[in-house]
Amino acid sequence: MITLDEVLVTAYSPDPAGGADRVVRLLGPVSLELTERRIAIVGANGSGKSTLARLLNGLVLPSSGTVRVDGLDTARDGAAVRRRVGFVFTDPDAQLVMPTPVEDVALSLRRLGLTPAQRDQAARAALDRFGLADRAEVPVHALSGGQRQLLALASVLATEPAVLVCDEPTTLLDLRWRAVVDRLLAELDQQVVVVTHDLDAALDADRVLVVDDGSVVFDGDPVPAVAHYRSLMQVGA
Ligand SMILES: Nc1ncnc2c1ncn2[C@@H]1O[C@H](COP(=O)(O)OP(=O)(O)OP(=O)(O)O)[C@@H](O)[C@H]1O
Repeated sequence: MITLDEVLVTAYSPDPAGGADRVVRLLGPVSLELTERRIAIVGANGSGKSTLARLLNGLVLPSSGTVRVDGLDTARDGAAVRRRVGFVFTDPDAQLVMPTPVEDVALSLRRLGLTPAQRDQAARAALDRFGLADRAEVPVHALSGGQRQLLALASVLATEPAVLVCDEPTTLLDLRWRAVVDRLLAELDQQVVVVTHDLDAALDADRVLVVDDGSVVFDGDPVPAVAHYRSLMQVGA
């Protein structure tokens, strides 16, 4: 289980008048117990969704308060937390590091104690699941944006994390692959926390957090949560 206890995230921001940097609040204070299997985070651009998502695996640390994953403090046990909580970035280029897809997935698998041949086989199976089997040896930079997004997801899922946090995992995907990824995420045994602008995907969650101006302003069932978000954005159903 992931718990946030009185978490506040601040950052230093330059003073336009040339004075000392100012401390700005990015998120919180927020306290949450994340127990549901499917949790969606929605909100306006710049509202603090990614900051909240990044807190969950220690990519962002609280300025005060604590985030715990199965009792592990993200500030003290970052490596152990990141083995439990996989994170998929919006921009796949933020996480793809190897020259080819099969090498990138194989790199993710290095901690699982497999032989090189087993690693290669598992990497190819993971690519196949995402329709990338015939792209295994194509240079990563030659893949389309959508293919790179699928590869980033394949690489993280191959490590079988207990929790998967995805920051807008389908933004670059066409309708067909969006549906495939939505279905795949829905079928995973793991807990999945997804930041999304796709309100249909949010409606399929068990719980939806609406973030606005650095605060969780609604936390509950998808239908009222999406209605709350729409009213914040002043758009109709
Ligand atoms: N390290 C930082 N230093 C200063 N400001 C930051 C930092 N990280 C994020 N911010 C600011 O905090 C706010 C929230 O950012 P965040 O990335 O969490 O928003 P978001 O809801 O995910 O937005 P989007 O939907 O556009 O991706 C933004 O105004 C952003 O510019």
